[in-house]
Amino acid sequence: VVGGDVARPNSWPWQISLQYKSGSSFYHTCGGTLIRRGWVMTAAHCVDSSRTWRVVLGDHNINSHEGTEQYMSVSSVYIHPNWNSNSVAGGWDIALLRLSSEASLNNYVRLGALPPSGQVLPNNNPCYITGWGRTQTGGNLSAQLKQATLPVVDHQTCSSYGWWGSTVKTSMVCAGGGSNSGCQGDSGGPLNCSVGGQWVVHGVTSFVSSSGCNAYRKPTVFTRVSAYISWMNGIMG
Ligand SMILES: CC(C)C[C@H](NC(=O)[C@H](CCCC[NH3+])NC(=O)C(F)(F)F)C(=O)Nc1ccc(C(C)C)cc1
Repeated sequence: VVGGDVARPNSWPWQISLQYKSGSSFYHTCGGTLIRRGWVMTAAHCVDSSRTWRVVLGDHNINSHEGTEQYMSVSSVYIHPNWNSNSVAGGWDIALLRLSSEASLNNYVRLGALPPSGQVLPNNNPCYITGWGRTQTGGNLSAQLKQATLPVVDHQTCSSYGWWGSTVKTSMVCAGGGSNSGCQGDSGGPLNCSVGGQWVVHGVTSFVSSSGCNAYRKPTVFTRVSAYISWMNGIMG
Protein backbone atom coordinates (compact mmCIF):
# COMPACT_ATOMS: atom_id res chain seq x y z
CA VAL A 1 0.00 0.00 0.00
CA VAL A 2 1.40 3.37 -1.11
CA GLY A 3 0.21 6.19 1.18
CA GLY A 4 -2.26 5.70 3.99
CA ASP A 5 -0.94 4.51 7.33
CA VAL A 6 -0.42 1.48 9.56
CA ALA A 7 -3.76 -0.06 10.52
CA ARG A 8 -4.79 -0.46 14.15
CA PRO A 9 -3.85 -4.10 14.81
CA ASN A 10 -6.55 -6.62 13.83
CA SER A 11 -8.98 -3.88 12.75
CA TRP A 12 -9.48 -5.74 9.44
CA PRO A 13 -9.83 -9.25 10.94
CA TRP A 14 -10.77 -10.92 7.62
CA GLN A 15 -7.44 -9.90 6.04
CA ILE A 16 -5.08 -12.82 5.59
CA SER A 17 -1.44 -13.20 4.50
CA LEU A 18 -0.89 -15.82 1.76
CA GLN A 19 2.60 -17.24 2.08
CA TYR A 20 4.65 -19.74 0.07
CA LYS A 21 7.28 -22.14 1.36
CA SER A 22 10.89 -21.80 0.22
CA GLY A 23 13.46 -23.98 1.96
CA SER A 24 12.26 -24.20 5.53
CA SER A 25 10.67 -20.74 5.65
CA PHE A 26 7.44 -19.14 4.48
CA TYR A 27 7.27 -15.80 2.66
CA HIS A 28 4.37 -13.34 2.22
CA THR A 29 3.32 -13.08 -1.40
CA CYS A 30 -0.30 -11.92 -1.45
CA GLY A 31 -3.28 -10.89 0.61
CA GLY A 32 -6.66 -12.56 0.80
CA THR A 33 -9.99 -12.48 2.61
CA LEU A 34 -11.42 -15.07 4.99
CA ILE A 35 -15.00 -15.50 3.70
CA ARG A 36 -15.97 -18.75 5.48
CA ARG A 37 -14.23 -20.56 8.36
CA GLY A 38 -12.72 -22.94 5.79
CA TRP A 39 -12.42 -20.68 2.75
CA VAL A 40 -10.23 -17.77 1.62
CA MET A 41 -10.82 -15.56 -1.44
CA THR A 42 -7.73 -14.27 -3.27
CA ALA A 43 -6.49 -13.38 -6.76
CA ALA A 44 -5.92 -16.07 -9.39
CA HIS A 45 -2.57 -14.48 -10.30
CA CYS A 46 -1.39 -15.12 -6.74
CA VAL A 47 -1.80 -18.90 -6.98
CA ASP A 48 -1.21 -19.78 -10.62
CA SER A 49 2.18 -21.32 -9.78
CA SER A 50 2.29 -24.65 -7.95
CA ARG A 51 3.78 -24.00 -4.53
CA THR A 52 3.27 -25.05 -0.93
CA TRP A 53 0.94 -22.40 0.48
CA ARG A 54 -0.07 -21.38 3.95
CA VAL A 55 -2.61 -18.81 5.12
CA VAL A 56 -1.95 -16.72 8.22
CA LEU A 57 -5.02 -15.40 10.01
CA GLY A 58 -5.07 -12.80 12.79
CA ASP A 59 -1.74 -11.28 11.78
CA HIS A 60 -0.53 -7.69 12.09
CA ASN A 61 3.27 -7.74 11.84
CA ILE A 62 4.15 -10.48 9.37
CA ASN A 63 7.74 -10.60 10.67
CA SER A 64 6.95 -11.22 14.33
CA HIS A 65 4.93 -13.68 16.38
CA GLU A 66 2.24 -11.79 18.28
CA GLY A 67 0.26 -14.72 19.60
CA THR A 68 -2.94 -13.81 17.71
CA GLU A 69 -2.00 -15.69 14.53
CA GLN A 70 -3.55 -18.89 13.22
CA TYR A 71 -1.45 -20.77 10.64
CA MET A 72 -3.53 -22.82 8.19
CA SER A 73 -2.39 -25.02 5.35
CA VAL A 74 -4.27 -25.04 2.07
CA SER A 75 -5.90 -28.31 0.99
CA SER A 76 -7.04 -27.16 -2.48
CA VAL A 77 -6.88 -24.19 -4.84
CA TYR A 78 -9.81 -23.30 -7.15
CA ILE A 79 -8.75 -20.80 -9.84
CA HIS A 80 -11.55 -19.35 -11.96
CA PRO A 81 -11.73 -21.51 -15.11
CA ASN A 82 -11.63 -18.47 -17.41
CA TRP A 83 -8.47 -16.98 -15.83
CA ASN A 84 -5.66 -16.44 -18.34
CA SER A 85 -2.31 -15.79 -16.67
CA ASN A 86 -1.08 -14.01 -19.81
CA SER A 87 -3.80 -11.39 -19.60
CA VAL A 88 -4.63 -9.76 -16.30
CA ALA A 89 -6.71 -7.28 -18.32
CA GLY A 90 -9.00 -10.11 -19.36
CA GLY A 91 -10.34 -10.24 -15.82
CA TRP A 92 -11.35 -13.45 -14.04
CA ASP A 93 -8.55 -12.75 -11.54
CA ILE A 94 -10.14 -14.61 -8.62
CA ALA A 95 -9.48 -17.87 -6.78
CA LEU A 96 -10.71 -19.73 -3.70
CA LEU A 97 -8.48 -21.58 -1.24
CA ARG A 98 -9.91 -24.46 0.79
CA LEU A 99 -8.22 -24.48 4.20
CA SER A 100 -7.22 -27.84 5.65
CA SER A 101 -9.00 -26.95 8.90
CA GLU A 102 -11.59 -24.39 9.96
CA ALA A 103 -10.51 -21.06 11.44
CA SER A 104 -11.44 -20.21 15.01
CA LEU A 105 -13.36 -16.92 14.94
CA ASN A 106 -12.45 -14.41 17.66
CA ASN A 107 -11.50 -10.72 18.12
CA TYR A 108 -8.56 -11.17 15.75
CA VAL A 109 -10.17 -13.41 13.10
CA ARG A 110 -13.59 -12.65 11.63
CA LEU A 111 -15.33 -13.35 8.31
CA GLY A 112 -15.44 -10.65 5.64
CA ALA A 113 -18.89 -9.73 4.34
CA LEU A 114 -19.53 -10.25 0.62
CA PRO A 115 -21.78 -7.98 -1.47
CA PRO A 116 -25.06 -9.06 -3.05
CA SER A 117 -24.65 -10.48 -6.54
CA GLY A 118 -24.41 -7.74 -9.16
CA GLN A 119 -24.08 -4.77 -6.80
CA VAL A 120 -22.05 -1.92 -8.36
CA LEU A 121 -20.94 0.95 -6.10
CA PRO A 122 -21.28 4.62 -7.10
CA ASN A 123 -18.40 6.93 -7.94
CA ASN A 124 -16.53 8.07 -4.80
CA ASN A 125 -18.03 5.40 -2.54
CA PRO A 126 -15.64 5.33 0.44
CA CYS A 127 -13.36 2.30 0.51
CA TYR A 128 -10.06 1.26 2.08
CA ILE A 129 -7.39 -0.96 0.61
CA THR A 130 -5.45 -3.02 3.13
CA GLY A 131 -2.29 -5.07 2.75
CA TRP A 132 1.37 -5.76 3.47
CA GLY A 133 2.45 -4.82 -0.08
CA ARG A 134 5.21 -2.46 -1.09
CA THR A 135 4.95 1.02 0.43
CA GLN A 136 6.43 2.68 -2.66
CA THR A 137 6.85 1.66 -6.33
CA GLY A 138 9.87 -0.66 -6.28
CA GLY A 139 10.06 -0.40 -2.46
CA ASN A 140 9.84 -3.00 0.27
CA LEU A 141 6.90 -4.88 1.75
CA SER A 142 5.41 -3.39 4.92
CA ALA A 143 6.00 -5.45 8.08
CA GLN A 144 2.74 -4.13 9.56
CA LEU A 145 -0.65 -4.18 7.88
CA LYS A 146 -1.38 -0.85 6.18
CA GLN A 147 -4.63 0.81 5.12
CA ALA A 148 -5.32 3.66 2.71
CA THR A 149 -8.52 5.38 1.65
CA LEU A 150 -9.28 4.53 -1.96
CA PRO A 151 -12.64 5.90 -3.16
CA VAL A 152 -14.41 4.11 -6.01
CA VAL A 153 -13.81 5.45 -9.54
CA ASP A 154 -16.82 4.47 -11.65
CA HIS A 155 -16.42 2.46 -14.85
CA GLN A 156 -17.30 5.39 -17.09
CA THR A 157 -14.38 7.41 -15.69
CA CYS A 158 -11.95 4.54 -15.21
CA SER A 159 -12.36 3.28 -18.79
CA SER A 160 -12.05 6.73 -20.37
CA TYR A 161 -9.14 8.11 -22.38
CA GLY A 162 -6.14 9.05 -20.21
CA TRP A 163 -7.34 6.63 -17.51
CA TRP A 164 -7.29 2.85 -18.09
CA GLY A 165 -9.29 2.88 -21.34
CA SER A 166 -10.45 -0.55 -22.53
CA THR A 167 -7.97 -2.36 -20.26
CA VAL A 168 -10.56 -2.16 -17.50
CA LYS A 169 -13.76 -4.24 -17.78
CA THR A 170 -17.13 -3.98 -16.05
CA SER A 171 -16.19 -7.13 -14.07
CA MET A 172 -13.61 -4.94 -12.30
CA VAL A 173 -13.72 -2.13 -9.74
CA CYS A 174 -11.37 0.87 -9.92
CA ALA A 175 -10.46 2.81 -6.82
CA GLY A 176 -8.01 5.62 -6.02
CA GLY A 177 -6.06 7.22 -8.86
CA GLY A 178 -4.32 9.75 -6.66
CA SER A 179 -1.40 9.40 -4.28
CA ASN A 180 -2.75 6.31 -2.51
CA SER A 181 -2.67 2.90 -4.21
CA GLY A 182 -2.10 -0.78 -3.94
CA CYS A 183 1.31 -2.18 -4.88
CA GLN A 184 3.03 -5.57 -5.30
CA GLY A 185 2.21 -7.80 -2.38
CA ASP A 186 -1.27 -6.34 -1.92
CA SER A 187 -2.60 -8.59 -4.71
CA GLY A 188 -5.48 -10.80 -3.68
CA GLY A 189 -6.35 -8.68 -0.67
CA PRO A 190 -9.66 -6.92 -0.02
CA LEU A 191 -11.08 -3.59 -1.10
CA ASN A 192 -13.12 -2.81 2.03
CA CYS A 193 -16.07 -0.55 1.19
CA SER A 194 -18.46 1.18 3.55
CA VAL A 195 -22.04 0.33 2.48
CA GLY A 196 -24.96 1.14 4.78
CA GLY A 197 -22.53 1.59 7.67
CA GLN A 198 -21.00 -1.88 7.26
CA TRP A 199 -17.67 -2.95 5.77
CA VAL A 200 -18.22 -5.08 2.66
CA VAL A 201 -15.44 -6.64 0.59
CA HIS A 202 -16.21 -5.38 -2.93
CA GLY A 203 -12.82 -6.01 -4.57
CA VAL A 204 -9.91 -8.42 -4.84
CA THR A 205 -6.71 -6.46 -5.56
CA SER A 206 -5.66 -7.31 -9.11
CA PHE A 207 -3.38 -4.82 -10.83
CA VAL A 208 -1.76 -1.40 -10.95
CA SER A 209 0.06 0.38 -13.74
CA SER A 210 3.37 -1.14 -14.83
CA SER A 211 4.74 2.41 -14.84
CA GLY A 212 4.25 2.70 -11.08
CA CYS A 213 1.84 1.75 -8.33
CA ASN A 214 0.31 5.18 -7.70
CA ALA A 215 0.43 6.45 -11.29
CA TYR A 216 -1.79 9.45 -12.01
CA ARG A 217 -5.24 8.47 -13.35
CA LYS A 218 -4.31 4.77 -13.15
CA PRO A 219 -6.41 3.71 -10.16
CA THR A 220 -5.75 0.38 -8.54
CA VAL A 221 -7.91 -2.22 -10.30
CA PHE A 222 -9.80 -4.92 -8.40
CA THR A 223 -11.78 -7.96 -9.41
CA ARG A 224 -15.43 -7.02 -8.76
CA VAL A 225 -16.53 -9.56 -6.13
CA SER A 226 -20.26 -9.03 -6.81
CA ALA A 227 -19.71 -10.44 -10.33
CA TYR A 228 -18.50 -13.79 -8.93
CA ILE A 229 -20.94 -14.59 -6.12
CA SER A 230 -22.66 -17.46 -7.93
CA TRP A 231 -19.34 -18.98 -9.04
CA MET A 232 -18.09 -18.87 -5.43
CA ASN A 233 -21.31 -20.35 -4.05
CA GLY A 234 -21.05 -23.14 -6.61
CA ILE A 235 -17.58 -24.03 -5.34
CA MET A 236 -18.15 -23.61 -1.60
CA GLY A 237 -21.57 -25.21 -1.54
C1 LIG B 1 5.95 -4.00 -11.53
C2 LIG B 1 4.47 -4.05 -11.34
C3 LIG B 1 3.94 -2.68 -11.05
C4 LIG B 1 3.83 -4.59 -12.62
C5 LIG B 1 2.34 -4.69 -12.51
N1 LIG B 1 1.97 -5.76 -11.56
C6 LIG B 1 0.71 -5.84 -11.11
O1 LIG B 1 -0.13 -5.01 -11.32
C7 LIG B 1 0.38 -7.07 -10.26
C8 LIG B 1 -0.37 -8.10 -11.09
C9 LIG B 1 0.41 -8.58 -12.26
C10 LIG B 1 -0.33 -9.70 -12.92
C11 LIG B 1 0.35 -10.09 -14.18
N2 LIG B 1 1.03 -11.38 -13.97
N3 LIG B 1 -0.56 -6.66 -9.24
C12 LIG B 1 -0.18 -5.85 -8.27
O2 LIG B 1 0.94 -5.42 -8.16
C13 LIG B 1 -1.25 -5.49 -7.25
F1 LIG B 1 -1.57 -4.22 -7.45
F2 LIG B 1 -2.34 -6.23 -7.39
F3 LIG B 1 -0.76 -5.66 -6.02
C14 LIG B 1 1.77 -5.06 -13.85
O3 LIG B 1 2.18 -6.04 -14.41
N4 LIG B 1 0.80 -4.23 -14.29
C15 LIG B 1 0.17 -4.36 -15.50
C16 LIG B 1 0.68 -5.11 -16.55
C17 LIG B 1 0.02 -5.15 -17.78
C18 LIG B 1 -1.15 -4.44 -17.96
C19 LIG B 1 -1.79 -4.49 -19.29
C20 LIG B 1 -3.07 -5.25 -19.21
C21 LIG B 1 -2.01 -3.06 -19.83
C22 LIG B 1 -1.67 -3.69 -16.91
C23 LIG B 1 -1.00 -3.65 -15.68
